[in-house]
Amino acid sequence: MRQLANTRLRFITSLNWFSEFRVSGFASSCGYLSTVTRIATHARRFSTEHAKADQIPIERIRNFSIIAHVDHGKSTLADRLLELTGAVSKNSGQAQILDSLQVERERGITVKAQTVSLFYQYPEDGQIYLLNLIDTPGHVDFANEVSRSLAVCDGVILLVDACHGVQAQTVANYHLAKSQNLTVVPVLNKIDIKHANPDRVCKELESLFEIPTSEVLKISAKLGTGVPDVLNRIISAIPPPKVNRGGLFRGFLFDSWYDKFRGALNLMYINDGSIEIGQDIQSMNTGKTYPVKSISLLRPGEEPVDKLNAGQVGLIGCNMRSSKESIIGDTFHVKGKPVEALSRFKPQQPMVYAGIYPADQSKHVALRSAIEKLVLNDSAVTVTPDSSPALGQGWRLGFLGLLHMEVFCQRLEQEFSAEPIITAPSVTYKLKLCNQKLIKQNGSDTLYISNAALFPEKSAVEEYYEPFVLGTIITPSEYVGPIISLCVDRRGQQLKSVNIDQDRLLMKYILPLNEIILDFNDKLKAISSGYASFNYEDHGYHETNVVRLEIHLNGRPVEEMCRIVHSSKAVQIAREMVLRLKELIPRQMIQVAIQACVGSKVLARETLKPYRKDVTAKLYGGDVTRRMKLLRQQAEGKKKMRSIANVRVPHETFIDVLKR
Ligand SMILES: Nc1nc2c(ncn2[C@@H]2O[C@H](COP(=O)(O)OP(=O)(O)OP(=O)(O)O)[C@@H](O)[C@H]2O)c(=O)[nH]1
Repeated sequence: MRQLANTRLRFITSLNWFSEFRVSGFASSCGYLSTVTRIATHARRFSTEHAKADQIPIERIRNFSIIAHVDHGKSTLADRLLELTGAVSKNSGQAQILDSLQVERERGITVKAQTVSLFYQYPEDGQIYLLNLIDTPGHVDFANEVSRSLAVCDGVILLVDACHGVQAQTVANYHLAKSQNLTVVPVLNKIDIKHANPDRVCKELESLFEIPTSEVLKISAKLGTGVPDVLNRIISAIPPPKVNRGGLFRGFLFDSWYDKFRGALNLMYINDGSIEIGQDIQSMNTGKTYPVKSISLLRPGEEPVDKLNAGQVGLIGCNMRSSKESIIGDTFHVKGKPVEALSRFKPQQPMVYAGIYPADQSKHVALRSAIEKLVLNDSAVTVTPDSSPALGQGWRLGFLGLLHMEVFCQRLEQEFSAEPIITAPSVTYKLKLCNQKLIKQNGSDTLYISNAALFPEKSAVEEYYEPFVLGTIITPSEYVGPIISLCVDRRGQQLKSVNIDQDRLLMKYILPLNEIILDFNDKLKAISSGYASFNYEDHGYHETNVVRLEIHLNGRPVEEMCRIVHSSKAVQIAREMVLRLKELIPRQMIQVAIQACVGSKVLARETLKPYRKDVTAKLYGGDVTRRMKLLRQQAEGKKKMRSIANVRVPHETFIDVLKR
């Protein structure tokens, strides 16, 4: 280590580039880290001007991502890489710099992949390398961000927490990277923690992924220990991009966001040729042409450059006014010089759907514009118009999971000051129809439906199918019993259970998506004291037996509250729903009968008692028949009122009742 540090020191001194030399108190606590500070100080001097990014040959470019399970330290490692290469100052005082969204800072998670271009002088050959780093989210709900990022990478850093070891998302991400033929650099993080067990985790990596222990780097992203070795390994192990600088310009759009002055800004990977300010580029998806007004590298703030060459990643501003024109996965070429479209990325299909409505219909246009702009930055969300008698005009949005939905809604509120009402999420069912009229209307005998209100009658359907997922659970063996019970309760079917070391197990389950979207992960964490991890992937449609559970208030069906449920759970859910509604609906002047029905059969019923005026209060004495007469008159009046009055149901009730 000391030798490596000395080599670096010699090299830097010979360049005579570090006149300023500061050692922070933090860094001076470790002699090795002071070297790191010197490298950072020196590297800060590489502005884009010095480095002349477009003159860096392809062999000296590396495009890579950091992938890991939630909280294994991706963003912290990214911070250290940014500091070491001088992209940010060591004393910036900000942690997880690339987690710039308010929602990311509040929740402490990454939800959006962020790109940054770094310049690094490789000690082995003294040359300056351009490293394009993409920090990705860890949670399964943002897997679309990971696959979008991997589309422009040639390698990944697989980061594993040395205390918690391999987790479900580590397994999923490793296989995703391998399926795209990316080079994997295995790195163990958090070795500074007392109970870290790097040897055990190395064995796990060997038994699960056949990664030799000798290849695994051990670091502490928090303290910076071992991080320079990561930079050097990126250069030595990950291959340069396979691109063609001599060809016609071909750019791959892999991220975009909206700027109110410049319109949609497009983050592009230059696959072939080059692009300069002033040229006209054309979208292969829309056919529209745009003049290139600005080009910047992200470091992580925008740094303007005049040109981008194949292998580079940069932000292109081209007066794209409508956010709808910026389509993730689109290929751009120079106007009049068409090329073959790139198919580097297949967007993920949404797993759960929910209705979004403006709290006040006068805000409909503002909410629509906010959704359009946010979808530009979160391409995994799908939007279709929808309407509801109680909630008015709105949209049905598709998300990759519940956390994805929550984050999207939080971003709507924080970034666009919108206050939408969100209905409870549901999955998409597949129905095989047998009613000729419906088949004709639908144009096929297969109907995909996510809105319970539109679910056809039982007599019109021959077979029902629901989406299933293949779930991977990694847990310490002491929690296996409760986890199996949870999976059985959620209609899960075990496929496999293997020991990954002495005291940890990997289990594979096939589970109905409907049973896991709401609270499966929370329950799993609760019963395993936070130690079990869960990840899932699509497992297609399986035949099922579902029914439409309707809620009736005083005999009238309430469309917004109906749900599609598995027939084995209909009675239990019916009971829970009516009890919850009894608590949620405020008492009214009339009695309210709350019923949960499947077809004409009432599965559960509760009665909400009315407010009762004491009509006998004014009686002083008098005989009992007079008292009875007044009560009878009151009962008559209430009966009449019940048949004409509407039951008032607050907006929140529609959502609260559907939560478990
Ligand atoms: N002790 C110690 N803590 C670390 C280290 N690296 C990261 N952490 C801490 O681990 C927590 C999670 O770190 P992040 O960098 O946000 O993890 P992440 O993988 O980016 O998280 P997501 O983006 O939500 O998946 C933070 O509290 C960090 O301070 C390390 O090397 N040592």
